[in-house]
Amino acid sequence: MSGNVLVAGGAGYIGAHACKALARAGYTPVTVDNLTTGWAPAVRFGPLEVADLMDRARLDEVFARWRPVAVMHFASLSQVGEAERDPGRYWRENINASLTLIEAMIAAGCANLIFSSTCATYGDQDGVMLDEDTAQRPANAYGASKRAIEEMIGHFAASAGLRPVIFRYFNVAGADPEGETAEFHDPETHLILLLLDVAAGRRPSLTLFGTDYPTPDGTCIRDYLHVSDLVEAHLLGLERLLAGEVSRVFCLGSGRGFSVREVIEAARAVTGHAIPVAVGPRRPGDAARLVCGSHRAGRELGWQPARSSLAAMIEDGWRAHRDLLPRFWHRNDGKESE
Ligand SMILES: O=c1ccn([C@@H]2O[C@H](COP(=O)(O)OP(=O)(O)O[C@H]3O[C@H](CO)[C@H](O)[C@H](O)[C@H]3O)[C@@H](O)[C@H]2O)c(=O)[nH]1
Repeated sequence: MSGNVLVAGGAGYIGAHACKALARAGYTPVTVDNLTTGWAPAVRFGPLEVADLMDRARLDEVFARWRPVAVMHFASLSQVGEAERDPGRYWRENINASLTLIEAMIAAGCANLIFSSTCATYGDQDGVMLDEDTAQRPANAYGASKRAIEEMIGHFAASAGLRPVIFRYFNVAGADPEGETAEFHDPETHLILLLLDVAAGRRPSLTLFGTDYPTPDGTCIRDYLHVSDLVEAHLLGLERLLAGEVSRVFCLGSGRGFSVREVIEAARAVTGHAIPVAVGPRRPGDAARLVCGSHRAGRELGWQPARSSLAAMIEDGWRAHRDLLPRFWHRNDGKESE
């Protein structure tokens, strides 16, 4: 396969992994990123256009320059806790950025969109396995903004010729097994990364957010999926769109749920570090249990997670955390540090 694929948010964690997979498959990934949460050194597999998705004139220039065959849209504010503190920002920025990007796509005649949605659009569903037909009842502003964008995409598909594939991600984790890119956020809020920070001596302990949930050990259950498996599904979705097949929503998860305590134990086993834990109150907006019960991506895309054991995700994350982060990630000017 060949052609330019515009990767909105290509300097972020998942976007950078997608760029590597696209380049390996023969596409040219063109990253569009405003570098507010993305990192220029992560853009290693194709060109970088520093642009804000809310800047329509800049987007028009980028589309005219690269004439992409498709867009993968990873760019988003995506922290549940931050969304609870500042919901207005999530509604304003996530929605405006997506709307401006979609309108620029339509104007440029680029119809193929792969959109990153989330299991946070489901909210708390009392223990059910979640699939594409489960009612979406988001419990926080992040999930609500993503659900609204899904709806917006539906309108553009119905009346403006947009051809979307929507992926609802569960908890993405791990890093490139070849160690070329990694997960990093500033500030860091993700469970596995925080555990690795403690193991690396960068933080004294982890605060466990709540032990009174209605789950077997009282801590929240999540479905963790390796980022390599996730981006593989995106390539299959892209092939589906380029082959002219109909638009679809797919849930992407491993189908297995792990409690926060189980993840802590797995991180202790992989890193060999005791990882001190302090129990704190619940984090507002957290659902008790989010686990994927869908087989649609397997049936229709031929996708199977291959690397999503908890140990493999933490091992790959740990290797990248130790080897790559200190070398790369504290610079945002496109140059590697020594
Ligand atoms: O310091 C911490 C951080 C997290 N947790 C717990 O660990 C679990 C996982 O938390 P993460 O922040 O790693 O992941 P979330 O499930 O909150 O969020 C992930 O899934 C969301 C959908 O629910 C969004 O897609 C989001 O971008 C993605 O990171 C949660 O129960 C959380 O309460 C802690 O106990 N302590």
